[in-house]
Amino acid sequence: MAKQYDVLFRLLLLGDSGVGKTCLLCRFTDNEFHPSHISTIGVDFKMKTLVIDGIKVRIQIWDTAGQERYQTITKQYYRRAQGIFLVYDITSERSFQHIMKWASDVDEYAPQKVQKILVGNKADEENRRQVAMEQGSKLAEAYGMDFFETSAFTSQNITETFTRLAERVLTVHKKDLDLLQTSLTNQLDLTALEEEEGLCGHMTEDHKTCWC
Ligand SMILES: Nc1nc2c(ncn2[C@@H]2O[C@H](COP(=O)(O)OP(=O)(O)OP(=O)(O)O)[C@@H](O)[C@H]2O)c(=O)[nH]1
Repeated sequence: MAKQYDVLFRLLLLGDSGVGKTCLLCRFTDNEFHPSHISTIGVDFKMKTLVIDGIKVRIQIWDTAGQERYQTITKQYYRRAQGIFLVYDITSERSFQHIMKWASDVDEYAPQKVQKILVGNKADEENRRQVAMEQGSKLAEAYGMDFFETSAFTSQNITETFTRLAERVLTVHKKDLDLLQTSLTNQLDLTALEEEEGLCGHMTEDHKTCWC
């Protein structure tokens, strides 16, 4: 049977509650948008396969709860991430200010090689904008990250953002691709469950995983 993918990456969505992390993920994996805000409890994940430079890259994207009370749980996921989306809401200055706090948590808990990308979501809400695009670019530059403004509502820059982070991770790990493939598969220990495209999981507050 043909190999379903060449390499498996784990990416993590971080940012304040309500910035649109779940919506970004749903738009990317299922091309759907949900207008209501149902706060994520703990963590959820979804899978998608991309082909980059002829390499089948399967990405497992973990959506974390932005609420403070889940931070102890979500921090446990940082160390196994190869890429991290730091998401703010362009209509919320506060969520932008908090990016520095999220970035410092990443420095503390994620691997040194982790690739980061800054995402200013809700770009469709121009009339409610509180954070100028230039502020986002400057912050990203200061941290050496790529930067995109996105809209889960209109799909603006969604594919571009997810693909860019996957490309950055692939570039960094290209040398040890074979090693990475083996170690990640073992590390995740989810291979039997990962055969189905679109598989998703949900980590409950008591750390049990429910599969759907
Ligand atoms: N206009 C607009 N609204 C959005 C966009 N993305 C998300 N929203 C809305 O923002 C609210 C919060 O979105 P979620 O995706 O649930 O936010 P979250 O970051 O996952 O929140 P937590 O799970 O609590 O951390 C919802 O009402 C969404 O419909 C966007 O791009 N544009």
